Amino acid sequence: MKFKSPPVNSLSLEFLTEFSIGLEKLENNRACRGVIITSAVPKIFSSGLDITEMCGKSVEHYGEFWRAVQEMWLRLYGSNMVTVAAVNGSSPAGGCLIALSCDYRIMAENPKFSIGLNEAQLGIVAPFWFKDTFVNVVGHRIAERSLQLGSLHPAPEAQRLGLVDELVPEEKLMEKAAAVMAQWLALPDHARQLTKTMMRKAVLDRLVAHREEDIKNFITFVSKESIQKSLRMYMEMLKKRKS
Ligand SMILES: CCCCCCCCCC/C=C/CC(=O)SCCNC(=O)CCNC(=O)[C@H](O)C(C)(C)COP(=O)(O)OP(=O)(O)OC[C@H]1O[C@@H](n2cnc3c(N)ncnc32)[C@H](O)[C@@H]1OP(=O)(O)O
Repeated sequence: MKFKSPPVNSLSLEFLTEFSIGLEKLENNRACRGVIITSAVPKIFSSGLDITEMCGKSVEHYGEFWRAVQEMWLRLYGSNMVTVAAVNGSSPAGGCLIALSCDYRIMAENPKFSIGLNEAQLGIVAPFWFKDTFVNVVGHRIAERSLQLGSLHPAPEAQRLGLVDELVPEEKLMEKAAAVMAQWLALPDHARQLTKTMMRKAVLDRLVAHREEDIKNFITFVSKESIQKSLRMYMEMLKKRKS
């Protein structure tokens, strides 16, 4: 799957819905045993959740948007397929969550590309299931420090922390992703799938059990004037940085 929503592959409601439907179709296709996720937008894997979806909208819209974010994660993290992220650009916040939800992460070895859960820098808080996914990849200590600081890690540092599994030159990224996919697909599906479920079930079940509460929390949080102000200021900063 190639993300192609310029300029930055931000995860809008439309993008998330299309992504989830795409994953569902592949999941139901018995001929498809694995998926490599990458980007067709130069230098950007995904800029994370579309901030405009969280600014100045109705309570109903926030609810619909958050349900779509949850749905995407439940499908990807809970997928029976082998999932490989070929991270060919920067990947903050929700973009990082997509990579973290895959079975294996390969990143282009460009120190200008960064990845991490930077929510704290926006004055917002990564929800518990973002945190759980992060902890399951890098461990508690690294996740705690990185989350509190809202760190975006340049590619070499991300590899040192275990946030990505390996770095390769950008031109070799897809070749490497295909080789990793072949290695994982060489195992019998049922054994690999049951093992994956065993490793991920508790974290998935936690969101399923608290899904409606999580939506309510998101709506309450994002509707606060202080949070709206932080998000507006962050968007202004992005625009100013450009000019
Ligand atoms: C205890 C209570 C718990 C309650 C639970 C509440 C939980 C709330 C949590 C919500 C979770 C949010 C997770 C997220 O994903 S938030 C999004 C975080 N993303 C970012 O911080 C990335 C911001 N973007 C960048 O850093 C850069 O854009 C880039 C990705 C590095 C690319 O840089 P580049 O220079 O190439 O491009 P520009 O910066 O010029 O951007 C081009 C245009 O795109 C707009 N843009 C960028 N990112 C976003 C975005 N995420 N959403 C919307 N729009 C975005 C940017 O403004 C430019 O627009 P313009 O052309 O109109 O100026």
